[in-house]
Order: sequence, then structure tokens, then C-alpha cells
Amino acid sequence: MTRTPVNVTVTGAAGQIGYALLFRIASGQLLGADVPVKLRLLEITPALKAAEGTAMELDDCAFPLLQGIDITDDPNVAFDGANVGLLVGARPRTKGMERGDLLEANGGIFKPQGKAINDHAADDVKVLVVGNPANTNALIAQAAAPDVPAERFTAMTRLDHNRALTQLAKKTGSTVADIKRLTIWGNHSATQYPDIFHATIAGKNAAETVNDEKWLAEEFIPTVAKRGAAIIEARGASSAASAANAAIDHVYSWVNGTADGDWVSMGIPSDGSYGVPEGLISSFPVTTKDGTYEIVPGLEINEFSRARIDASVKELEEEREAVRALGLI
Ligand SMILES: NC(=O)c1ccc[n+]([C@@H]2O[C@H](COP(=O)([O-])OP(=O)(O)OC[C@H]3O[C@@H](n4cnc5c(N)ncnc54)[C@H](O)[C@@H]3O)[C@@H](O)[C@H]2O)c1
Ligand SMILES: O=C(O)C[C@H](O)C(=O)O
Repeated sequence: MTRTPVNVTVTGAAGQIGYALLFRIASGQLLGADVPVKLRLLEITPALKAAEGTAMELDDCAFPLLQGIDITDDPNVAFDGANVGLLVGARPRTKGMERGDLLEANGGIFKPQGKAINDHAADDVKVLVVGNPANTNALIAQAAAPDVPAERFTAMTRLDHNRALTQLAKKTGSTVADIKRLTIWGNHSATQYPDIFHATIAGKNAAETVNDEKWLAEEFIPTVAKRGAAIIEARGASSAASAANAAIDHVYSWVNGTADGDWVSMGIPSDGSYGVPEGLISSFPVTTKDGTYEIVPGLEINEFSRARIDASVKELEEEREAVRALGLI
């Protein structure tokens, strides 16, 4: 194999998403079946041994594309030469913790990681933030990396996108493969807005096919938006395999392009499109090509959608204000 390996850094590598993610990266599902990879696993010091255990298992899979694994607790080492950064490790909200405490604790993680990316990553680095609150953590990392083009910092809403595809397929008796052009707008939180007004099912408009605004408002949107909490309730732990799957989908689409006539949802820095204030990392419909993405232009936003997009964007603005007040951006 002559191709230069792609350096993929995964933070929180010993966590549950890490465990569901690393084997799929090493098998070629993140970047492509012909792309060799080197893995860098970043963990906090007490979790290094667990990360070593995962690395032993990766070795034992004898993946032909896996050309090396480094394990470290130093972000400067982990991001040295990184082409792809998957920022999964984050501080979860614990009992009695206020939102400000959570943002501050995550600032302590994402600010130094953003700086390490700024100082050490490869020129073509692409960053996906998975760790919650993902959009605002991405903003913190981005602010600490002024030398990296801002658009390289993205947040994951592909899990929400995938959840919405399945709910819509179930309602309409179709398959997810029949559905195109679905959009998640806003924050990866309960305020997110899954939009089916531009989506198609086997070529027909999805909202017209469903023709049930009550289902849309009272079932579809809350089911998708609160799915993360429902998974936690059911499993006693947050989504892991589906989150890892969405991270794979996000990066694969970004690197390898979207299909003609379709788009995906990504949390990306707003350019002011659709009334989302510039710079907020908000979810949009995007097409991708040659490793870059573009917001789908010119969609008509009806009143139903406008109110919901605005509510989620307002929450993102409040989070941005909170991290600004904490001096994190
Ligand atoms: N955006 C999404 O759609 C989505 C979906 C599911 C989960 N999540 C979020 O992903 C994050 C990870 O979830 P998980 O289930 O893997 O959690 P987990 O607790 O199982 O694992 C997190 C890991 O991160 C590590 N970590 C903590 N601080 C670190 C640091 N500074 N550097 C490197 N590693 C560090 C921990 O040691 C732990 O091993 C959580 O914030 C979760 O809420 C996001
Ligand atoms: O970790 C969580 O709080 C939930 C997660 O973001 C999810 O959407 O499954």
C-alpha cells in the first residue's frame, strides 16, 4: 500500500462511543475502504490503561488499513499532524450542576484541545465535535484555534438526522433509502428542529405525503429531539453505537461528498444564512464535495419552521453569551 496514512485523533477514546468508533475507523468506514489510517487516542491519565486495552483489541483485529496507534494524555501529542479530529471526550452533566458549570468544565477540555489543534494539526485538519454540548464546545475549540480556518470546526447533528430519517420512514411505510433532503436545524439539544418540508419520499414531498401537522408537531419533532434522553432512560447510558455511527457518517460525507440530489445535516459556523447569526455553530442542510461543504441555498422557510429554527438559534446565542462571559471565546 503506497498511500500516506491519514492521522485520525480520537479524544475520549476509552469511553463508550470511543469503543464503538475506533474499530470502524480502523476498518476503513470513516474515510474509505482504500485509505490507510493512523490512530491517536487521547484520554485523561486515569483512563490510559483502558485505552491501551482497546488498542490491544485493535491490534488483534489485524485491520489491513491500520498503520499505527498512539495513546497519550497530552493534547499536543495527540493532535500532532492530525488530519481528522474526533472530539468525543467531554465532561457530562452531573447532579446539581448548572449549565454554566457544565460549560466551564467543558471549556477546560475544549480550549486546550483547540489550541493544540491550532499549534500542531495538519493544514487540512477537519474537526468534528461529538462531546456535549457539541455546538458550543465546537465554538470554544474553534475560538482557541485562530490559525485554522473556522469552517473546519463542526458539531454533530447527524445522529439527529438519522433518527429523523427512521421516524419518518416508519410513519410513511417507506425505507430510509427512499428519503432525501431532510434537515436538522439549530442545536444538538431538545430545541433542535427536524424539518421535513423540503424532504422527499420516493420523489414526493414528505410533508405533503404525511399531511398531518399534529403528528409533526406533537410526535415527530419531540420524538427526534428527545431521543437522546429516551435512550438514556432505556439503556441507563447515553447512545454510543448510534452516536459512533453518526460520527462515521458525518466525516465520510464531508470527505467523500453527498449524493446528487441529496443533502445531510451538519453543525457548522453560520455565514448568516437563513437568519442564523454569523459565527454560531448551528445545524444546516449541506452538500459536500471534494472535502468541503456548502449550505443549501434558497430554501423557502415557512412560519412553522421559522419559529422552531429561531427558538433553537436563540438557545445557541444564549450558550455563546454564557461562554463569552466565562472568557472561553
Ligand atoms: N452529538 C451527539 O449526537 C452525541 C450523541 C451521544 C453522545 N454525545 C456526547 O458524547 C460524549 C461522550 O459520550 P460517551 O458515552 O463516550 O461518554 P463516556 O463517559 O463513556 O466517555 C467519555 C470519555 O472521555 C474521556 N475524557 C474526559 N475528559 C477528557 C479529556 N480532557 N481528554 C480526553 N478524554 C477525556 C473520559 O475519560 C471518558 O473515557 C458525551 O458528552 C455525550 O453526551 C453526543
Ligand atoms: O449524551 C446525551 O445527553 C444524549 C446524546 O447527545 C444523544 O443525542 O443521544
